[in-house]
Amino acid sequence: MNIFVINSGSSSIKYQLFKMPSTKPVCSGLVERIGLEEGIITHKTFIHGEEKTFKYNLEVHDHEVGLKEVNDLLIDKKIGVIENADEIKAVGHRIVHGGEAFTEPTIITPKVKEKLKQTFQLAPLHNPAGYRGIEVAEKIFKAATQIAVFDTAFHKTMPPEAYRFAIPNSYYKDYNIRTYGFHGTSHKYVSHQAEIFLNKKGLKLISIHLGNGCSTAAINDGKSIDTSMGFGPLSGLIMGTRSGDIDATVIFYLVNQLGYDIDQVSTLLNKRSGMLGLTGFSDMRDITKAINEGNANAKLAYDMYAYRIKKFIGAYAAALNGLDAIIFTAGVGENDALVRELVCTNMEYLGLQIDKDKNKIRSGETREINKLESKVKILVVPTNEELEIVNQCFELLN
Ligand SMILES: Nc1ncnc2c1ncn2[C@@H]1O[C@H](COP(=O)(O)OP(=O)(O)O)[C@@H](O)[C@H]1O
Ligand SMILES: CC(=O)OP(=O)(O)O
Ligand SMILES: [Mg+2]
Repeated sequence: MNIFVINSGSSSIKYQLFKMPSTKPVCSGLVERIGLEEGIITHKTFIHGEEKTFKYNLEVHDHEVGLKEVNDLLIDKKIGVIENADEIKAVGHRIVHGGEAFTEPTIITPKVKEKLKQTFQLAPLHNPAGYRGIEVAEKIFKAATQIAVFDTAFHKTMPPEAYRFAIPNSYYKDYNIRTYGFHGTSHKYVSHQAEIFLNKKGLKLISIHLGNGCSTAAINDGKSIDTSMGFGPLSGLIMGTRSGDIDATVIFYLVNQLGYDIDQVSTLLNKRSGMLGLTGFSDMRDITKAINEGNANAKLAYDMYAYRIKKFIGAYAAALNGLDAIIFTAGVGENDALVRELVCTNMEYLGLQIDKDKNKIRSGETREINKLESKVKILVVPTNEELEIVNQCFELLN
């Protein structure tokens, strides 16, 4: 059964095509730097044990343009892996916000789509793009069952003391205003991989997902007990273009003193803040280059980025009452050795000792980058949200 998985991130689309039950993809790819001047599409095919990579540089204005390009590659006469789009029996969509309505993989119906529309405000960089992805996929893959897998789902195990806000109870009861948490598919996948790698269950883990969006989760024996993103994917860590935690007083000031309307505030905090606001760049590769050229703003931004992560490690070690391992994952977490080093330096009190040489080794495998004597393991685990999604879709269809 051909299942195609689409993972719309805020700056990228990742995709993989699986012939289930085989969990080895037939092809995979990444459309990155969506919305920036020059986008990149990297498309890989894996046929008869042979891996081929195709790279294209082009402006990808938005997710819809990206998805159409991907479809053209799938059915391309020369390099395509299927003959026509109807060979796809199901499409698994990563949908970031499921609200209180969705905590399980869900077959997409007109009713489900209506409910999804109500979440646009809560995840403005993601759910509108995810929704458009569904609509484009419905047009292209007409024979397929469309399935949504939600980022919020993994965090459904959080206890109320973690997910409630200290505002009057009626706001929770009447409007479901609470912490939901995101990147759940990734946190679930990498924490499970860590259990396999360490060959142990019942672990106390902190998963640190650093992509364009960033979040961290405290995971006790496979269950999320707290996470840094909240009602929407804006709070917590400093991100590519998002501020992360900020005192709400700033918002009152922007509105009352500086005359911002609420859409301008949203644009400022979601799209113009974070690393972009601090350095002029949202992509860590551009910022590392700026640091090497002596840019002081870029250096400070890195320090702030790492310091915020450190504070959450401290908080979650307390929440878990112990710590076996921390996990770095996603675009920045897997590739940026400097971030990992800054986060793990001067953390001996909590039992973290990074091995600077091991940290610098580049690899696509799960690996340990702590010193042998480190009480807490420091792992780099490549995430694979698409694989987690396809497994959940396949289970649902069977
Ligand atoms: N080699 C690298 N070194 C440092 N950062 C990288 C590297 N490759 C990717 N990144 C970072 O990863 C980010 C994308 O991560 P990803 O998890 O794909 O994001 P998302 O899913 O949120 O779109 C980029 O914005 C960039 O900052
Ligand atoms: C929830 C979120 O921020 O996702 P991403 O990192 O893929 O943008
Ligand atoms: Mg992502």
